[in-house]
Amino acid sequence: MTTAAPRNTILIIDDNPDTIRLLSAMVREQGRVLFATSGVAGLELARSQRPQLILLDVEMQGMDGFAVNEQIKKDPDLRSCAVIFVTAQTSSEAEIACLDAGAVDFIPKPLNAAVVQARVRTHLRLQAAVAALDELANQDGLTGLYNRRYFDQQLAAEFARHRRHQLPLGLVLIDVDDFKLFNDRYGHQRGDACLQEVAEALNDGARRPGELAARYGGEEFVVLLPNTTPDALARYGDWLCRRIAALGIPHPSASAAPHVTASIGLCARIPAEGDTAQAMLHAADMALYRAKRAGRNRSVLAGDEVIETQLG
Ligand SMILES: Nc1nc2c(ncn2[C@@H]2O[C@H](COP(=O)(O)OP(=O)(O)OP(=O)(O)O)[C@@H](O)[C@H]2O)c(=O)[nH]1
Repeated sequence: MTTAAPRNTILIIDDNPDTIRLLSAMVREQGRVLFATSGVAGLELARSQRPQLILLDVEMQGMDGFAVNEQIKKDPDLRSCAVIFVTAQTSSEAEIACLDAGAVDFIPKPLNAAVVQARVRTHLRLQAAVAALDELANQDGLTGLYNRRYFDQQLAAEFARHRRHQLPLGLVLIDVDDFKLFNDRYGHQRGDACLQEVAEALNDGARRPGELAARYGGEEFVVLLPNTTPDALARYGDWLCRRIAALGIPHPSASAAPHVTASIGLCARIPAEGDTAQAMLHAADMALYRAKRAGRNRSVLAGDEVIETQLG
């Protein structure tokens, strides 16, 4: 999974160019500053740039700050952006309305540089802490891959996106062969180290944009490949099998080879009306079962009857 911390981005949305100039000068030391002079342009920029912090003017022509904030809160992709309202309305009612609308803070006008900088600094620090916690919550402790919870969320989102755009989604279930025998022979610690090596190989094999490798549980892993046809997925499964075998981790008691191998179940399809992510997972699981039954150390594509007939 990606761990590099991106530089902070601060988006200023204000219809007054003088205020934008003033605020930019105050916060430019604290990150990359972007600005928009209308709510609509600000939302577009927020969607493409995903800023950590949005300094949002309340009183704007057209779409006002509250309306922009409502759109931000509704958009799952923008939910993690923190909004600070900037307003000349400094009554306690106005302040409460801003916080009730989901803003993390409130900066009064006229602007005071030290106050603006302190608030921005505090919220960037909080945002970084929340992002780090999020990453931990999504990570598998042993291997550093994404965990099942995160994978399930991503599968649901990608499944819906592929159904909307009628694109083929590729799903790969990987199970280390005879892993109980590996633990029995070498002990649990070497077993853990083996899972870490396999995980690293999987992570290396899922680095293109949108690709995702996760630990599904125990010695079972999963990879999600966007926009992948059944043919391409079959090639990928074959390559992955060879890649894991090529790690050359000794496993003399294994049934398929004297080193660690994996069986792989594959499913690629364009999600149809009424189809579900669970049904795709089930199909990949059935294919994995067939790969095990056919002798392990191989990949099987769901729905590929030819392979089953040849190897069954
Ligand atoms: N070392 C280690 N072992 C684990 C971990 N999670 C699960 N296992 C072990 O993985 C083994 C899985 O065993 P089985 O489900 O019988 O599967 P298998 O021996 O790989 O056999 P096949 O799947 O049929 O090839 C069990 O012995 C678990 O204890 C882990 O985090 N670390």
